[in-house]
Amino acid sequence: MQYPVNEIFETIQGEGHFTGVPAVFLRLQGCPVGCAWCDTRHTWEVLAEDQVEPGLVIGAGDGEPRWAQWPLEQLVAHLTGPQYRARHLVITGGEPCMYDLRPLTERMIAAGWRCQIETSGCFEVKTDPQTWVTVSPKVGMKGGLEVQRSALERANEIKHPVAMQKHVDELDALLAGVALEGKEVALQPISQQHRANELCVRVCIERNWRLSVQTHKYLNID
Ligand SMILES: C[S@@+](CC[C@H](N)C(=O)[O-])C[C@H]1O[C@@H](n2cnc3c(N)ncnc32)[C@H](O)[C@@H]1O
Ligand SMILES: Nc1nc2[nH]cc(C(=O)O)c2c(=O)[nH]1
Ligand code: SF4
Ligand SMILES: [Mg+2]
Repeated sequence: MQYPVNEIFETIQGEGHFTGVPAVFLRLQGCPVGCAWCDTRHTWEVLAEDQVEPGLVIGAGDGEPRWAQWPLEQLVAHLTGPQYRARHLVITGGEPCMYDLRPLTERMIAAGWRCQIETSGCFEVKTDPQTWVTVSPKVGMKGGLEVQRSALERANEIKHPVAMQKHVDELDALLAGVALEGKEVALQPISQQHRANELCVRVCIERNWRLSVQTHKYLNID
């Protein structure tokens, strides 16, 4: 088992349920969803010309499309090594659910870590059952993929990106018939837009939903 890795870095989880928790981020390369406002467009393509040696993706990149193939055993050894103090792994991307995350999450949970994935919901979620799954549903994006009902059902947290009322309406349609007991629903303003912030605050209060702010962007950290 190998994973295409764009970057591995330690920071504070900036969004969602675990906001404020020190975490190691594993960003996988590759995403076919095509969100117009994606803040990690450099992770979309997995091109041979961008492949580098594994050591070169340790540390936060500068938005480069570089990636390295990391074998499972090497990845677990690195993540559980002396370099990191955090015990919370966030697997993001790109779209991490293009890959089978069971071997990695099983090994990390066995090593005493908590695992979280950030996913669009457009692929089946393959993780250890203890992994916290954050689904950020993507509706009507360029790639033509659809949110999988199984991903919504697996979600611990549904964190919906919102810039306008249409996005709230899309979430309502998506959640119709999904049992929400035990799940958190949050709205996340797109790209710190003032109008998106205001809309999310208003709807969160009306619906008793959570607000997820990308705090790392206000803090200017990775
Ligand atoms: C970059 S994505 C990677 C993981 C996965 N592909 C997904 O979309 O969930 C990580 C998170 O950032 C959110 N995101 C991406 N671009 C954003 C933007 N411009 N403003 C707000 N949230 C954004 C996504 O919705 C998702 O919750
Ligand atoms: N600090 C920080 N928190 C994050 N939460 C989700 C992120 C992501 O890109 O998936 C992210 C990120 O890139 N940085
Ligand atoms: S699904 Fe995630 S990584 Fe892919 S384009 Fe959308 S926000 Fe970006
Ligand atoms: Mg990010």
